[in-house]
Amino acid sequence: MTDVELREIPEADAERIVDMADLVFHHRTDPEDRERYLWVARTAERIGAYSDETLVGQLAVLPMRLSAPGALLDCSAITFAGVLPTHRRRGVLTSMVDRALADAVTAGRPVAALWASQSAIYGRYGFGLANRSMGVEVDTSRPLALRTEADPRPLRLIDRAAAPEVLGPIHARAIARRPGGIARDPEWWEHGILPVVDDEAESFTAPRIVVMDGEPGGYAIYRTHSGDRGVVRLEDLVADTPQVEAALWRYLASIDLTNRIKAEQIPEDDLLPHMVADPDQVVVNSVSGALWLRLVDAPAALRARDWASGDPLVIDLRDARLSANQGRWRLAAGACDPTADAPDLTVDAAGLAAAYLGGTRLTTLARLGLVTEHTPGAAANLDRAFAVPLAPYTNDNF
Ligand SMILES: CC(=O)SCCNC(=O)CCNC(=O)[C@H](O)C(C)(C)COP(=O)(O)OP(=O)(O)OC[C@H]1O[C@@H](n2cnc3c(N)ncnc32)[C@H](O)[C@@H]1OP(=O)(O)O
Repeated sequence: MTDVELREIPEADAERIVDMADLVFHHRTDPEDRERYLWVARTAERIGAYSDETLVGQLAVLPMRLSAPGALLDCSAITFAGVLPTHRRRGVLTSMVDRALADAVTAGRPVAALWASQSAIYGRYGFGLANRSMGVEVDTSRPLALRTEADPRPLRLIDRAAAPEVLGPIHARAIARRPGGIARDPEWWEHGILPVVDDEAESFTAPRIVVMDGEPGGYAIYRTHSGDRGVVRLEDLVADTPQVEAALWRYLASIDLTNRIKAEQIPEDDLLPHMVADPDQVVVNSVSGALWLRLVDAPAALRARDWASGDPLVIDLRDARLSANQGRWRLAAGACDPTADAPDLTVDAAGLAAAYLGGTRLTTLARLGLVTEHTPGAAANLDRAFAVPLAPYTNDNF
């Protein structure tokens, strides 16, 4: 890293950031995605690694808010990480991640998060895989019978411009119920969730938005493709109740000239496989890693989060990168205080981050030897404290 210096990439170089992403990810961003990426590049905090005037590495951070059980946490959402093939494996990414984490500390953001292109990379920086999502395909060539009574109230289609106002409150309620969600302000709705898409240029239509108004309410965002056995591609489905959820699935399954619904990311504990009368109509194609989480200010994050049940305990937190987290902490509901008492459990930063939203059990990590119990039952005790009624889920790609 001796000849490489970190400094801010000027906003005027946003195009350069998207070009670098194309280079390292081996693709050419199409014009529509380019608009979205440029918005991200301009809006984000931009860390550049320069060799003289040549940009050899980059990493962008969007300030976002992440839902945790009972809390909405300021979060450094890391994206666009890339290093030129000429400069790889010399510690450039490491220096940029360290800078991003230091910036998060300065900004008072207790957590950082990212979607990994290669999952083997981020554990070393104290990130843990905090949730997973399911990919499903639903056969709708025959009627989709449901075991849940669908809410009979009417649905309506709305324009994308109305999304922040109409969908915003429904989404906000959903991420308050289920951890792992990203809070959506009008700008994120406009640029991140529903960027303008030209029907002509894509094989899929622009996103369609169907809503059930009121509280309880719900919505689905989907795109359709009429060629080759028409398909409905579901991008987002949020409902306050199982009945509203049933109404939305029934709607999606009955769109004319389509025979299947494809959803790449639904919650791991989604109701759909249990809701259908014939489970053969729903095939789970994948369960994949979603959000990687880093507790930047672990005590603040631990204090902020709900404590479901369980007894206070002392953890010995190992965090080589962020030394303020390192040490023994007495945890109880709403409390995380330094202590000299003997620990009940030793856990590293990545393990605690993986468990934090309730998506990974500490008992699982203990069985793997990744968590050490000094007091028998300590891992199960902390699992009880971190228990969540709904599995964590993130559907916002950044
Ligand atoms: C959040 C996101 O944006 S995810 C997108 C990440 N970007 C990409 O995948 C684009 C293509 N790849 C790249 O641009 C680069 O190779 C990067 C960014 C993945 C790595 O950058 P580098 O500067 O080479 O990483 P750096 O030298 O700091 O290495 C960090 C460590 O990760 C390891 N590492 C890097 N890439 C990988 C990989 N693909 N698989 C396993 N380990 C890896 C290195 O061996 C090193 O380990 P060490 O500290 O034990 O020696």
